[in-house]
Amino acid sequence: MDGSSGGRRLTAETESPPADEPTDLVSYSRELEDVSFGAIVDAEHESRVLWATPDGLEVVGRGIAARLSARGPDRFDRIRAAADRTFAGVDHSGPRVARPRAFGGFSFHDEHEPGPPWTGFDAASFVIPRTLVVRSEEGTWLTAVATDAETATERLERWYDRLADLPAMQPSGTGPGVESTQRTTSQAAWTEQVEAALERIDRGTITKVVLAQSLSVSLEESIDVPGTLERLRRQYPNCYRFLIGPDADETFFGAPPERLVSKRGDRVETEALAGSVPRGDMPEEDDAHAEEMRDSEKVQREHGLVVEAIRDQLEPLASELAVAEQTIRRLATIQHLQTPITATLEADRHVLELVEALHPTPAVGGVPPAAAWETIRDTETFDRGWYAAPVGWFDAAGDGEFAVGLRSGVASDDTVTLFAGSGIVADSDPDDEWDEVQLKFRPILDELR
Ligand SMILES: C=C(O[C@@H]1C=C(C(=O)O)C=C[C@H]1O)C(=O)O
Repeated sequence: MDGSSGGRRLTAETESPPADEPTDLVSYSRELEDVSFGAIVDAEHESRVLWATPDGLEVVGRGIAARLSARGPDRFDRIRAAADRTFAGVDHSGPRVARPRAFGGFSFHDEHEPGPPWTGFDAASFVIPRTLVVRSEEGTWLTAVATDAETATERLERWYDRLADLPAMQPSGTGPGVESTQRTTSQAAWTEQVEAALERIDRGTITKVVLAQSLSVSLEESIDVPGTLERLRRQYPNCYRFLIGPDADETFFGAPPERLVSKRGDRVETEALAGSVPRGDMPEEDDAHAEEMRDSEKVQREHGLVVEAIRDQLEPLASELAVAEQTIRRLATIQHLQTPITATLEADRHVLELVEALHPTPAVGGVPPAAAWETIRDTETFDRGWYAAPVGWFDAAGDGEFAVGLRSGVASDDTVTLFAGSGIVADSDPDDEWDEVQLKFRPILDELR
C-alpha cells in the first residue's frame, strides 16, 4: 500500500546532537530484585515505552538515548539504515536480554501526517531509551545507555538506588470513569459505508476490506496509562501490551492479541488472526459461538485470505514455511480464528524487512492491498494514525518482535480515542459487523469505566 508521498524526512538524534556523525553509545546493565515498572513509565513529560508479550517478556524504557524517525514510502528502509548506523556505535556490557533495543512503530499508511490526536507520532518513529528495565526468565535487569561511560555508570547507579527503594508492587488503581463518548460513525453511516464497500466487492474492485470506527471517550479524571495496562494484563494475560509515549501530550497504548511478526536469527513466527465471535456466558454457549465461526463459509473465506497473503509475502524470503492447524483464540470478551505460521529465512534479513512485507495483512487492510486502502481512505472519516499498524522493537542484530496496534487507543489527559474495525467480505451484514466493532472497543473501554 505504498502511495506517493510528499514530505520525506529522516532524523537520527542522540542526546548530544548533531547526529550526522554516528555518536558512540555506552550501555551498562545490572541485575535487580523484582521492581515496580511504574517508576520508569510514570514520566508523562519524558519519552516512555512499555512492551510486554504473551510469553512473559516485559520491558519498560524512559528517556531518549537515540531517536529514529522517517516519513515517506521508503520509511522502513530509512529507519533500518539510521538504526544500523546508531547500533554500530553501541558498546553494550551486560547480558543479551538487557541489550539496548529500539522501541516504536509505524503509522498505518505512509502518507500519514502527524496531527491531533497523533501529534507526536511520525509515519515511523523509534527510540532507544536511556533507561531500560527488562523482566524475563533470565531475571530482572536494569540498563543505562549514555554517550559516555561516566554518565552511563552514574545513570545506572542512580536508577538502581531509586528502584531498590520502591515497593515491587504498586497499586494499579481503578478506571478514570467515563463522562461521555462520541462516535465518528453513527450506525446509519456505518450501514452506508459497509454497503458501499459491498458494492466494490460486487464489482470485483476488492475482495475484502477492513473498515474501522473511532470512539472518543471523555474521562472523569485524567488517565493513568501504565495503571490501565496493568489492569489489562489481568483481563488479557495472553495478549501483548504496549505503550508508546513520545515526549508529547499523547500516549498510544493497547492490548493487542495479534502478532505481526517475530524474528530471532533465521526463525520467523507470525499468524493469521481473523474471524471474530463473542464469548458466551456459559461453556456451551461459548463453544457454540466458536463452532459457528469455524463452520462459517464466510469467516473461513475471510480468514483464508489472510493466510494466503501472509504465505505469499513470506514465501520468497523463506527456505521453509509451515502453516499450522487452525485454532480458536479465546480472549476475555471475544474469540478469534487463528492460524500460526512459522518460517525459516533463506538469507539474513532485518525484522523491519518482514514488517514491511507483511503490513498491512488483510486482517487489518484488505485484498488487493492498494484498492483496499483506497476504499478505507474514501470511507473512513477519521485518521487511523498508528491504529492497526506495527508496534514493537528491534535490536542491533535485526531481531525483533511486532504486534498489530489493535484493541488500542491514544490518550491525551482526560480524553482517549479508541479504534476498532472489522473485515468486510461478500455476504457481510452491516449490523453484525457493527456489533463486532463494538465488541472490539471493549478491552480498553471496560478499563476506563
Ligand atoms: C480490526 C481489528 O481486528 C482484526 C480483525 C478481525 C476480524 O475481522 O475478525 C479479527 C482480529 C484482528 O485481526 C480490531 O481489533 O480493530
